[in-house]
Amino acid sequence: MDNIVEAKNLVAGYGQRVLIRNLSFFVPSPAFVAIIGHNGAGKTTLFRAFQGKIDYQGQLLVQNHDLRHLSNPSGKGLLAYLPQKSVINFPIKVHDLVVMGLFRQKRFFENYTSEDYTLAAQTLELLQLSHLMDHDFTTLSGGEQQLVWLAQLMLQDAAINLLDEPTQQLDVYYKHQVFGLLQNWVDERRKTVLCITHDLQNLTHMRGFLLNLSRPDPKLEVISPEAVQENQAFLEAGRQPEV
Ligand SMILES: Nc1ncnc2c1ncn2[C@@H]1O[C@H](COP(=O)(O)OP(=O)(O)OP(=O)(O)O)[C@@H](O)[C@H]1O
Repeated sequence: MDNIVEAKNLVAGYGQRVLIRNLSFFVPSPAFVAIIGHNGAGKTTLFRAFQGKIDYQGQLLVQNHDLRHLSNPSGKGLLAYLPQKSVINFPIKVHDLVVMGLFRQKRFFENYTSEDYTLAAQTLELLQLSHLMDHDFTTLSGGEQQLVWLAQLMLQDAAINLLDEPTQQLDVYYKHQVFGLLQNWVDERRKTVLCITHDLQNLTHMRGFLLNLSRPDPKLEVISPEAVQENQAFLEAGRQPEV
């Protein structure tokens, strides 16, 4: 069977500074995977490797294809990425930004149709953002903007989604809602979600795996309240010195 995501002996970092040392893991079927670890542990660096933005040794595979030999995985609907922060400094309506999630189905300069806008509206409704549809995105709060980016990512409908701290700016209500939504996305739409997060409290109720990049030899662990608690204690004990 095809593994959805796989890392084989991955080594990555910046110049002399190696952050990911011989990381291997595989996700055999659609799943939620929380990527956790101290600040600077290399979580975003792992995502940069998946996006081909940094050099690395070893292999990264999606649906058994080596990413090095795969052209335009986002255009093919394999990979989508939600960065920690994206800045927009021109006025744009929320629904105009969200509908762009459908870019894969469009040719250059092809207009979005009313059906496209209906899909965008449905995704906004899922995130309880319908009231903001006509608002100028730049006037929204940080948390609202984060949710709008998430709506755009969901509309992309990619098989594997890399989310870099998607709940960082959200209030406790929305944090809980978004984790629930991600779980549904995996269970009902068969999506795979790799989610960088410091929000261990909300992981307790998730089904899937966690990968603690602060460990000397990180492995996928099945999420359970006990595993979350143990990782919380490990992270609270502080970082290990770099060698
Ligand atoms: N372009 C770069 N050149 C050199 N060092 C970098 C570069 N980008 C990041 N780093 C360093 O690599 C380390 C890991 O960064 P990374 O962003 O992967 O951490 P992280 O685990 O995502 O942390 P956080 O939880 O704070 O977001 C950091 O110490 C950072 O300063």
